[in-house]
Amino acid sequence: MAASSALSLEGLQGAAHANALPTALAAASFGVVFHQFIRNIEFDALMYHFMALSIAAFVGIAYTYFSLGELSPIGALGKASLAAASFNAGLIVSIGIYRLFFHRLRRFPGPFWAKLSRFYNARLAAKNVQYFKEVEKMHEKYGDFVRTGPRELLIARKSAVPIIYGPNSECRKSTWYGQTGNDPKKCSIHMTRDFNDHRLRRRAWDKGFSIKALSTYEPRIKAKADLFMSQLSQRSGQPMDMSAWSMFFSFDVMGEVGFGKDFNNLTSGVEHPAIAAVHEHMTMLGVLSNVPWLLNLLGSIPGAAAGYSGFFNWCGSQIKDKQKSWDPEKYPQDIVSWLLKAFNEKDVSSSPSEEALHDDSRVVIIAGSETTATSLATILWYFAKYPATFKKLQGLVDKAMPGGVAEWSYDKVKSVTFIDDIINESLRLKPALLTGGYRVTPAKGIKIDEVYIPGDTNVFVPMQVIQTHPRYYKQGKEFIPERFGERREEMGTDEAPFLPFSLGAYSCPGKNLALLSLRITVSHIALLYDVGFAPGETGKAFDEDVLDTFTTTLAPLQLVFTPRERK
Ligand code: HEM
Repeated sequence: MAASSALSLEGLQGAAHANALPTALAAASFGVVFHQFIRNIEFDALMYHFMALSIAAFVGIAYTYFSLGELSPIGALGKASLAAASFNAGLIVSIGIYRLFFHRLRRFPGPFWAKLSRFYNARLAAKNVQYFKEVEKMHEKYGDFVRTGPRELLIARKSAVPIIYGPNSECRKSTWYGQTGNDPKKCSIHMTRDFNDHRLRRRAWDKGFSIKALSTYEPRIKAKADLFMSQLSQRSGQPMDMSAWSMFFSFDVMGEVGFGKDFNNLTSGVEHPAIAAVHEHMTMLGVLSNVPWLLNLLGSIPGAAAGYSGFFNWCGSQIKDKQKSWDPEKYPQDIVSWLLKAFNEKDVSSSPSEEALHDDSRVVIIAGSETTATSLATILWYFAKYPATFKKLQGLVDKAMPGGVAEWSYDKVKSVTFIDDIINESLRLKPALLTGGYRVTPAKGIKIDEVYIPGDTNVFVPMQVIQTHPRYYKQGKEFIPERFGERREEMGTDEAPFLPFSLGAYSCPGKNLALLSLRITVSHIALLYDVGFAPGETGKAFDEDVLDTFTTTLAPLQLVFTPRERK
């Protein structure tokens, strides 16, 4: 029976009366034909509709068998199940054969199962939620170009960085960014895949991070740092979980400069319930984001994202409060006010809908606080682990501000370039995004050194791997902040790949805000405290148990802060 006739009335009538074998063969052939038909379509975006259609088709076929044939309801269901199973078998076998033997990436080495399905990567990620380590293992085993998915390549070459991420790159955001939905009118800037839509929206965002805007944020972040220091002082000599406290600090900073509001996390010293809800689901995200269409599918099922609803509602209420309290006549004082201004004025750079505006507000909090918190906690971990480096920093801040914190000014902090060397070295070794962003190559493909990468291939340069690679960094796994300072030339730092904030059109707009926050806090801590591991804390768990949840989820880190004795 021809595959096409299987769907016609006569075909179904015939199938209802026929033996199982012709039905199975016809459905399997239809599965193969269907695969050929969808092979060049980005099917990820259609998965939800496909699933819904599959269920409807199954019910329809079973009903038709029952009404046209001489089958009992159970017999009709059985035969429809046979047809469905055969269709899926034909589809899956066709996909498998194509991916293994005919796909444009077939010549690239990689794990056998990764070539067949991204569920393999989800399984790797599910082991310990440390996908970045799995990526490193794949690179060590298969080389610089590894097929990590049916249409995905890992590329561990420095020359790939400007071509994939640089300002002139023709690569765009990949299907990874379709995981929360495929409607560009409803998603955040981070998930906006259309290049022009993204470029326009970035204008509103970039205004919130301009030099003028940052100068208004500086004293407000300093006030948060002062509050943070007073909490350290109240608990001096006692163990404090700095993974948690770094988050309280950066969450409050995002409240202040993101929304112009006090989120009161530093005062309460307890994780905000909205953030706690997000953290609880980070592990699931770390695993499922390896199969973006599945995450998208699950998110489309009513109630499936209920775990996040607390956070979503809370962010929604923050935006609504802001819309009420906001004065359009006043020069915007925070990031969300810039977004609201564009939205109210119906500017081309505006979030395209109320939903997109809400999604953007969530990005302000997650992208802004998680990353900075992770980076701050990591720096403090390095201080406890390398006391000599911390002593050196204390000597330098003392020299810049001999009268201590009373003489603190941001200009003086900027003169202590060793602070930036430490921040850079921490972000090199333990970047806030361990694996990094995924891009898709343009139709004509790209060339990385001697290797041609076909068009429409998802590609990524694993961030931690490339930033610690012995080929590019001398003593690449060691903490040597001076490689960004006085030893820059000797260590060849300028030639080495470094992209903790990514590069080009999709790079982090919050980079300067993050650096501002980190410089302010680090300088205060160095001026005021000695830092060490709490009794019983070795720092091993913090080092080894980190979770790759796109942004990083940290293990607890118990540190003790003791006020410095000034001579
Ligand atoms: C140390 C701190 C930070 C690091 C290491 C960092 C890193 C990054 C990286 C690597 C990306 C690119 C992600 C991708 O390719 O998918 C990114 C994007 C982004 N970051 Fe940051 N970030 C930090 C702080 C911040 C802050 C404070 C904000 C403020 C709200 C922020 C807002 C964003 C936004 C909105 C995007 C999406 C940009 C776009 O798609 O155009 N980040 N960040």
